[in-house]
Amino acid sequence: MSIKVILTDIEGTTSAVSFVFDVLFPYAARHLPDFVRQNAERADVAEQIAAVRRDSNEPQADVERVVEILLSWIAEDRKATPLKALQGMVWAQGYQAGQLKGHVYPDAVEALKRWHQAGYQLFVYSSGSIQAQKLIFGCSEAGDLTPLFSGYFDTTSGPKREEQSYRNIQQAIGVEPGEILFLSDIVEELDAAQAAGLQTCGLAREGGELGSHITVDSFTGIEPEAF
Ligand SMILES: CSCCC(=O)C(=O)COP(=O)(O)O
Ligand SMILES: [Mg+2]
Repeated sequence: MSIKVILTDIEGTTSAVSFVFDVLFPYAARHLPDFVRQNAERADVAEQIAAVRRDSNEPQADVERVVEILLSWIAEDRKATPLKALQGMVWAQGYQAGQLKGHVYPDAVEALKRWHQAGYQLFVYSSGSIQAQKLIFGCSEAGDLTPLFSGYFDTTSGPKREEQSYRNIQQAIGVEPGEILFLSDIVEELDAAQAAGLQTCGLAREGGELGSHITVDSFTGIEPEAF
């Protein structure tokens, strides 16, 4: 069975972990408190505040307590869907103001363009919200890369370390599991994708192996036709 679709993670795969941890997360921690306070009545923000109250089992939490919970989730890198949705809204302001530019490794830019040109369908699966995914690729240092992608998946398809999430994504894309090549820097994500029948390739940018998965140190080493 040959590969038709390439599904890629972002942090540590197309983009530097340091960009997410040293630029995006601190930006969100700085701006999210006032953003939540000032927009608490806005429908999309209110929906996420309600989800924070639900997920934290604190139905009575006032806005200040919700902010406190969100900051603690940022500090522990919790992949909570409402946090990710709110981070995306805050980052949107940063990208629009020109304070943020998405980092995408040059080897990833080159390979994504080449694969798109060759007819592979490209999709993203990240814990970052779909809005955040479109921003990092749409406002990247290499320009607008969103025309390369056919679609985006986030934690609303399920957690990245669970097999069922990959089944959900495969069904949404509508090809056979073995026709999808999943790229990630996290072995538990690769294991979950493989258990769902996807092909896998690990990205270890500092070198090394990711379990028993074929592992490369840049996109230059990935040949979809070899899977
Ligand atoms: C979409 S950029 C922000 C990434 C993010 O918030 C995150 O948690 C990274 O998750 P990933 O699944 O890309 O490792
Ligand atoms: Mg990653």
